[in-house]
Amino acid sequence: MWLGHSVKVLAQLSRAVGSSHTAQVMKRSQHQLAKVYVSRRVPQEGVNLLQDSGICEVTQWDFDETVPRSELLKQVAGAHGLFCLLTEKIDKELLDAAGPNLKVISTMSVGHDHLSLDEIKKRGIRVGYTPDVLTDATAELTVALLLATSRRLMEAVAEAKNGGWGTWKPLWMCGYGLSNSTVGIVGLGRIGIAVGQCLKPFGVKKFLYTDFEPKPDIAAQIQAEYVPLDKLAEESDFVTLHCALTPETQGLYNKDLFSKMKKTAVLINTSRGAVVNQEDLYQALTTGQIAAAGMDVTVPEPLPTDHPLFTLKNCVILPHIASATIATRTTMSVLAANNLLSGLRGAPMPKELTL
Ligand SMILES: O=C(O)[C@H](O)CO
Repeated sequence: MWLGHSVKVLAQLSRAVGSSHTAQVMKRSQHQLAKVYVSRRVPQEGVNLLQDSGICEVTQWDFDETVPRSELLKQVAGAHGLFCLLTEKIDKELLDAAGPNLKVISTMSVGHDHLSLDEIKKRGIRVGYTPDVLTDATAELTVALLLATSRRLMEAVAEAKNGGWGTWKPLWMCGYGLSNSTVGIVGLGRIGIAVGQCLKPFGVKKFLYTDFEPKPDIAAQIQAEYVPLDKLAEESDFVTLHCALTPETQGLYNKDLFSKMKKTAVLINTSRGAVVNQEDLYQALTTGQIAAAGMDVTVPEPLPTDHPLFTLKNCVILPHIASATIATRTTMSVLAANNLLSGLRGAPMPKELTL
């Protein structure tokens, strides 16, 4: 039944052969184009590249909603390439369903916690991803969320609309500003440093950061000091999370750390929901252990509308939109397509994950 909804496109076999790897692919292609499955409706520019490549036959789940797992398992069978999103769990079950043809997985995301990398590596499958191109959009949204949370913008808008706006009151709607503050960055990678650079002009007094190891060259850009996570929690007015989700970072931000934070502190998470223990976060926000939190990512996603965190005025929750600018999502789609095509051709990918 689902197949009826899919878009199936046979690309033209028309391109010149460029390398010996390409020759191999093209040799196969003369008989059979590489089968590629695209697991969602994505900016068309990326799909066009695949369709116009001349080396693959594209089948797409051309809908905004997630492809049902059973349909995904059916559609990947025999595929040579898979273009997927962070919502698709690429695990043993899926890889087994895909079978030995699968040579390239290209995820339209920088995060890759949805990919079982051990299983993928075992099968010799190459993986493309989309770092860098979403750094600015994500940093920008992090700053927007931080300001919305610390300056209580959601509450203020609601009050203005619902009649709560009486006379000008000196003690009303006061929040916390960045000027003279200490900002703690957990994970000083591409996005962490970009957030630091965006925040610097707000008059931040001091940047602290923590990571697996000191990164003096990157840290120098914002004069950030390397500290253990506990110290960062204790001293920061704002903590912003930018680490990848791994077994080591799962639940990293928990009641132990909340208990160390300033009562006036604001926590921001635009990385992955599971880095924060949400039950502990709820406790911290309701007992006044911390002042507020802004989350662009949660567990699960979407967060059910009756989730207790939605009842809190001091918690701003966004639906995982950090990279959501038209230009960024278009670039991500194009990069993911180019990664996939390079993988199919046996050529170096523009952005390949080292397994
Ligand atoms: O991992 C990613 O790419 C983000 O979470 C969404 O753009």
